[in-house]
Amino acid sequence: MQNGQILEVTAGEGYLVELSPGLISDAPGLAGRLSALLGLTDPSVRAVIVTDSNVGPLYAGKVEAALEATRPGASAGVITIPAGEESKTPLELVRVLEAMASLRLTRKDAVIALGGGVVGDLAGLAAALYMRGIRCLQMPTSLLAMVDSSVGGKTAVDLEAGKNLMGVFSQPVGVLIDPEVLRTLPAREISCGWGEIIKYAGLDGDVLAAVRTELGPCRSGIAPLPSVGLIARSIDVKRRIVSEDEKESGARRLLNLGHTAGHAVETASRYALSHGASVAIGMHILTKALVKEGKLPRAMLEDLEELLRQAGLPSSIPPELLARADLDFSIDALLAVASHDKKSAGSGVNLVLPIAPGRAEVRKVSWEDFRAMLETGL
Ligand SMILES: NC(=O)c1ccc[n+]([C@@H]2O[C@H](COP(=O)([O-])OP(=O)(O)OC[C@H]3O[C@@H](n4cnc5c(N)ncnc54)[C@H](O)[C@@H]3O)[C@@H](O)[C@H]2O)c1
Ligand SMILES: O=C(O)C(=O)C[C@@H](O)[C@H](O)[C@H](O)COP(=O)(O)O
Ligand SMILES: [Zn+2]
Repeated sequence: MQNGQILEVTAGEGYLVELSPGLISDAPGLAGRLSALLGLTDPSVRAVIVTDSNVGPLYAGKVEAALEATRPGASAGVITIPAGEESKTPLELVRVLEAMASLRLTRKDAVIALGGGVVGDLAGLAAALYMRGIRCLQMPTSLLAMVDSSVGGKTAVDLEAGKNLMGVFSQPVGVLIDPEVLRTLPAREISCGWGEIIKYAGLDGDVLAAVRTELGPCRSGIAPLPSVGLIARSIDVKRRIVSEDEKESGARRLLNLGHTAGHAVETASRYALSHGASVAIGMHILTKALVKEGKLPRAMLEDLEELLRQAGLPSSIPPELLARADLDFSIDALLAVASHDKKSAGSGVNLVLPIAPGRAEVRKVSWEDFRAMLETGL
């Protein structure tokens, strides 16, 4: 792997994203980084690791050892949630908060979110709420969390009505990324990460070119790991956008490309569809609808379908899910979920629409027009 990179986010108080292969295995190096980022030379400061049942056994011990190497007692312990989107709930959030209180964390202490996007979103929210806010350091371990969720300060859990409906903007104190941990990430989850990378390709021509280069040779539909350079490029797109518009009143809405329809199918699937796969389907619905309306060239749809296939991602809701009697993917059901979209605005929704390869823009679309897009795009 290539050498490390450091990117600066200027949202909130500002922080750095460090992308460095081997960062977690380099015990003294990690101890130094944690000490500097969390102020562990102060003997009254501790950090708790929040992780999940898959990532914890693999990596929490290394992070905890690094904390203890900075100063015995610097680790407040490890809180483990069950792996999966099913844990991104208010109930699990309260369990984590109760565990933090049992560990007698104080306002000087910090949370280390070690895991995928579920851990990052939930632990980030727990840190923002505990005692009205303590610091959070993001250590993403899934590809999706590295390129997207660990950066930008969106924290949340899901409600019955939909995704991320309970949350706050709260920027981390830093993001430490070791791409070497992707070696233990299951293939399905590598594909999910590509879902958000292909989203960035829809926003940035340079990322699109790099995605084509890296996915191009892939004939099997089993996604390769992206290069460290492409991970950094993806983070750079996100970093630039959230630095310009931290609270999503303008440009940040672009990061929702594919998400309005994507969140609807994800919620309707009761999370049988992963977030990355749902974003892929959401992008495909929009592009297909725009092509059928004659607003985009057919080549853009074919290009997207090829990239999704190479990344091992679906273009549409898989037949086995459509066949399930307990799931409702009707247009009415999808619209009911989409009505909770955070970009919904009275008579319509601010939809992110692809307009050319590597370019998208936000346009207000009436609910009637969005219904028609779902009908033609699904
Ligand atoms: N806050 C944001 O800006 C933002 C952005 C994008 C997505 N999200 C959220 O992120 C979540 C999806 O994140 P995700 O795809 O990482 O899902 P996830 O957190 O469920 O992780 C996917 C799976 O990979 C496992 N895993 C993670 N790292 C591993 C590793 N190195 N080795 C082995 N297994 C590992 C996890 O245990 C889990 O089973 C969704 O809830 C989505 O809404 C948030
Ligand atoms: O950071 C953002 O802004 C994003 O929209 C990134 C998305 O990939 C991510 O899924 C986010 O959680 C969606 O946010 P939401 O506000 O639509 O819930
Ligand atoms: Zn997303």
